[in-house]
Amino acid sequence: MWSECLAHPRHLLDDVFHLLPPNPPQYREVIAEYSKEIYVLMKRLLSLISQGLGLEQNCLETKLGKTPTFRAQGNYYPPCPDPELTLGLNVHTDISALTIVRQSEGVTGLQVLQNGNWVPVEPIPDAFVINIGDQIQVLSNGRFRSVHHRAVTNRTRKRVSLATFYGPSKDTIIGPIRDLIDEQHPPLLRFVSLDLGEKRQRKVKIRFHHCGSFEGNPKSTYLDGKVQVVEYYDIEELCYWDLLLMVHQLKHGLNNVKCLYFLEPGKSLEDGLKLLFDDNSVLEFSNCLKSVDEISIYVDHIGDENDKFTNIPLPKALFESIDESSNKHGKEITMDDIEDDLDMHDMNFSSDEGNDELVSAREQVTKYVKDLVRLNIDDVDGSFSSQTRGTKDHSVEPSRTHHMTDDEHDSDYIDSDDPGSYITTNDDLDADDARRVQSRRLSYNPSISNQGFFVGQIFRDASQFRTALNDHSLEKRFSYKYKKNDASRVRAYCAANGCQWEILASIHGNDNSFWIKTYISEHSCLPIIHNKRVTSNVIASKFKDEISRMPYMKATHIRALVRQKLGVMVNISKVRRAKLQVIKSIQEKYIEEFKILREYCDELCETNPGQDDTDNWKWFLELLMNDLDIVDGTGLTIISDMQKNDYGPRILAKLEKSRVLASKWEVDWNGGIYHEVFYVNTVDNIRESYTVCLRNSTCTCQGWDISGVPCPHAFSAVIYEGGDPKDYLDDCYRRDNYLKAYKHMLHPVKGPMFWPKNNTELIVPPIRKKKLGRPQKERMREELEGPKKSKLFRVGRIMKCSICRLEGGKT
Ligand SMILES: O=C(O)CCC(=O)C(=O)O
Ligand SMILES: [Fe+2]
Repeated sequence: MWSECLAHPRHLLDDVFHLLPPNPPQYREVIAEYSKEIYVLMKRLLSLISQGLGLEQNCLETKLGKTPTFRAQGNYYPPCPDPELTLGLNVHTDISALTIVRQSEGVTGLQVLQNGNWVPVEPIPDAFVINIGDQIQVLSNGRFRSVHHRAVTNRTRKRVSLATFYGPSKDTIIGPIRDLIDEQHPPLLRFVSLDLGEKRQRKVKIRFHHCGSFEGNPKSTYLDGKVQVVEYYDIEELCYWDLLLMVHQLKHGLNNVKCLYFLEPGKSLEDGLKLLFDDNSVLEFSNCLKSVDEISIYVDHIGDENDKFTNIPLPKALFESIDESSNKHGKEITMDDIEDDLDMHDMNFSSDEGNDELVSAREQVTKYVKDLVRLNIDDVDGSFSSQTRGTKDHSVEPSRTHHMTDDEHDSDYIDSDDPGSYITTNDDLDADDARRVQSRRLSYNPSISNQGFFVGQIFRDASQFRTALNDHSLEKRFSYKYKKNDASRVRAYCAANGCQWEILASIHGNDNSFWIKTYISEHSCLPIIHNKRVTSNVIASKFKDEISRMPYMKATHIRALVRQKLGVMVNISKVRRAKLQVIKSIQEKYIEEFKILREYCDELCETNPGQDDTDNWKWFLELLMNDLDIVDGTGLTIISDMQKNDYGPRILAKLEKSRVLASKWEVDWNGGIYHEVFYVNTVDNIRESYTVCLRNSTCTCQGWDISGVPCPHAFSAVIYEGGDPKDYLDDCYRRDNYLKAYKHMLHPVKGPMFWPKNNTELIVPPIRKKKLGRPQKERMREELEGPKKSKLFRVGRIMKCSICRLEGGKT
């Protein structure tokens, strides 16, 4: 579209005033003042429209909700060299309830659709254009229609318009107003909410009662407490951890917190207090918030040292265990943290002195990570995670990883973020509720990358764990060694001196499954750039797709890919071995696939019977022979009614191309079935020649053999013989054959397991001929060109001995 726009959503609210652009001077003030006035006008218009519809004067305003969406949008349409080719704004209706447009004077651009015609809306000085938007169309049950409009451009003049939109609150349900529905006016539109399922946007208030103490048994009052209200949007996603974080931010934090309770709405303390101690209880809590917008949580503090629960962990304990194991002490990772990490790496560059490549590689990685972090902190953990090793594994998913008790292990949970599927044991949970539950027992899923490890993670068996460990070490760029490595236990540690990273997984229960039992996730070493674990096998498996797609890719390219993706340097022979391995496996696959061609063919015939026309022809010819009293048919020719010109246009165009190119070729008949087709270049005195065999439809250029369309040489030979080149087109191009080929429906074929076994002659893939000697890399030089100058001549330069510095070369 030929326009630019600048929009301010909700600019009316004072708290966003400071977010408006400070320039041009007074812009903020003017736009804020303008918006306030327009808001008043909007309300007035809504009131007038309400009255016009025979409704209470505040009806529409009320229906649109308490916090209407209000948005100002400046449209700028620069002069357009060819207004015929584009529009300033495409045809649309406004999704708002009302739009007020102020147009710049002197240029017409806005057009409205009226009875199928585009009618220009001329700007009138000091007048606004009012558009009815979709919401009023719905509310008025179609009495008012939202207007279709567009903006056209002007060849020489620029145009500016300022549109202000008034829309419903996000949480409002919009539908035809009841008073406007009757027998003559059935509801024209469904009830819809702008919220469109974004339940999470609903704001709820959590009233925290803290610093007080419960009295009574059962608890009936909360004495000397303080109240702090927290507004929360993501109620569907709320988990126990979030609540702990909120409590952590209250005055005394989590220090002496024994436990949390919530009060069931509508109940008293005596009978409505419910313990909040895990995600399931939080689920119950947030279910209550479906019907109310506000709920109370009571913080129960520890009175004396003995006053502790024995059966549930203290919130503080959970919080600390998470804190300790997360490298940034439970804090969100910030750009500064990452920069610090990176700078620390920069400092260590001194050890790389003299290794320019390594230094530049490290610098590149550093820069890359910094850029990445700026864009999206999450990505850092992906391809260049080594710099921030361990940062994400723990800090964002603490509730999953660190406070799983044994009881929890016995129940399965669903986590919305996890693509793997987990079964909920609570059958009452509907899908939505299940989505929210945060804790989970996690089976390792090999198809998810960057999963990280955590205590309690389950692997199918030891071998899956070892593979995961290897992948993890490649991702995080460290090398590891085994302390124990057998069928029941695998203990590995970081190979770098002094680094404490360690993991232990062992067999659990009766099956072969492996569970992580101990995990120290922090590294104190630097990411490595040479990793022995990146073997040719690893390269082959990680880059199989790339190599299969581009088998001619050079080893150096693959090496660059390895460096880019795995961040390690490998030597070229390793890469060559990997490449060979992949190519060999592709060839083996070929052999296997060719082997089953016969079986595939049999299966095709079985699932698609009667599609071979031989039988039909046989039947027809037998009848014919009987009718004509022919004994064996010798000496008879059957002429079919094949239409010569019955070829598709694409094939005829190819033939035409051959005709054009055929003109330069001359033909000699050698007396047999061959024609020699030649061309003499008199300038260079070169004779180029091909042999065409019309009977076998071949030419030594191989073009005819491959395509079935006579090549220019064949074309010349046909003309020489007085024939029609069309007669030499392959039969497969004939329209009737084409139609025959697609006449039948192709029935689906069963899987290879069900194909009939066929042990007759094996079909083998075509042998790829390798040319003798080294592949020629250089162009053949013309006689007069002389030899190639391979070295720069140092003519005129006086050579000096490198030892004694005397002129005249080595002395
Ligand atoms: O530029 C105009 O006059 C039309 C603006 C408009 O329709 C819009 O912003 O939705
Ligand atoms: Fe519009």
